[in-house]
Amino acid sequence: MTLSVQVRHRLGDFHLDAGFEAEGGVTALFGRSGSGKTSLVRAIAGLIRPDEGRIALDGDVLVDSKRGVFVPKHLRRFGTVFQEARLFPHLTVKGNLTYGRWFAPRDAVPERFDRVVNLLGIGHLLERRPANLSGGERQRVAIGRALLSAPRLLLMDEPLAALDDERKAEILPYLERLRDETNVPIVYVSHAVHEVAQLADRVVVLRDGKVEAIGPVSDVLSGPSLPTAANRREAGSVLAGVVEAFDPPHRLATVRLKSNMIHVPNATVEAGKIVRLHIPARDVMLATSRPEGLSALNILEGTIEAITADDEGMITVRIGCGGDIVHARVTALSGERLALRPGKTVFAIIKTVALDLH
Ligand SMILES: Nc1ncnc2c1ncn2[C@@H]1O[C@H](COP(=O)(O)OP(=O)(O)OP(=O)(O)O)[C@@H](O)[C@H]1O
Repeated sequence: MTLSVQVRHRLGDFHLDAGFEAEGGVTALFGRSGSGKTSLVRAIAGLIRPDEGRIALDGDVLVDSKRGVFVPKHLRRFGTVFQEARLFPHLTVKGNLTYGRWFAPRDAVPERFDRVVNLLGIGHLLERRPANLSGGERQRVAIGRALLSAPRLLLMDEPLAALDDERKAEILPYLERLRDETNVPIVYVSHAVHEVAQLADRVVVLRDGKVEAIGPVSDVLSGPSLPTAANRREAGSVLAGVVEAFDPPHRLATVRLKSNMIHVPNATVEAGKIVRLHIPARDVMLATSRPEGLSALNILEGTIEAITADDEGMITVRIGCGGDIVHARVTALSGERLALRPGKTVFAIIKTVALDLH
């Protein structure tokens, strides 16, 4: 699946001039408020007819301003999920879910009803009406409705933004399952670093209507190209691994990365599971010799590959640890005192690891 987007469009004083290519998986559109994320999604959905541009999915051209092509939104077969679930209040959950099927073309293989219901954990809600659901449940039903319309692409515009942290944590695992268990590519708008770290395969950073950075999630979230100082404070490493062992009494998971083992506390998980680790760069300290007598469970030896300074007196140090990349964010002063430079051997002391385990 290849999604190719190039859009130029004027909205009042705002100029959107952005594009990207995505090969399946989850593409996150990331950027501060007003950077143009929603406008770009609306153009992909067919809710905006761009002044100029071309949008194609697997060679099927949906917009081509040069040739006067503009496929209307209902013929694009894209599912959409917005901040608010927008369910039909007079229909039950089941009624809302099956409504989506009306939009599926006859030749499309619809996601089977039971499979979608199980995937989203909404089987016990089928007879209820939207007014009797929590915000998180409503959003899961909205996602189910979009999936049952057999979409070729799922557009999700801040689907968790209206939920509190607890509800967000409840729904994120379902979004991960969606990513891992369906083949539907997803364009996902968010301005939360941890959400993007958990879900995205690649990230497009927008600033003032233009693409500021684009790349794999592990590169973009490492720091320097994130849009705001607050985002850069949350920057870190995203690493894929497999659970090698789980020690229930200590609630400690051991995760095998490319060439390192990482111990993750406070986890409940089975051995063999593929997981994603998120290591905030501010929670990584550096030492130039192997530290001893420390309580930290994870100390990785590596070589500095690059150092990037920002305007807050901090540096982001990229460390190659046998194929696993770890980022540390330390003060520029510490960098000078330790004489950090590319090629130097350092020990990364990891204070916290968040494990995306569900
Ligand atoms: N119909 C319109 N007319 C004029 N300006 C518009 C219109 N729609 C959007 N804009 C402007 O375009 C800019 C981008 O808006 P957009 O909603 O795409 O940003 P966003 O990145 O999704 O922001 P947020 O995170 O706050 O949702 C904003 O400055 C907005 O005010």
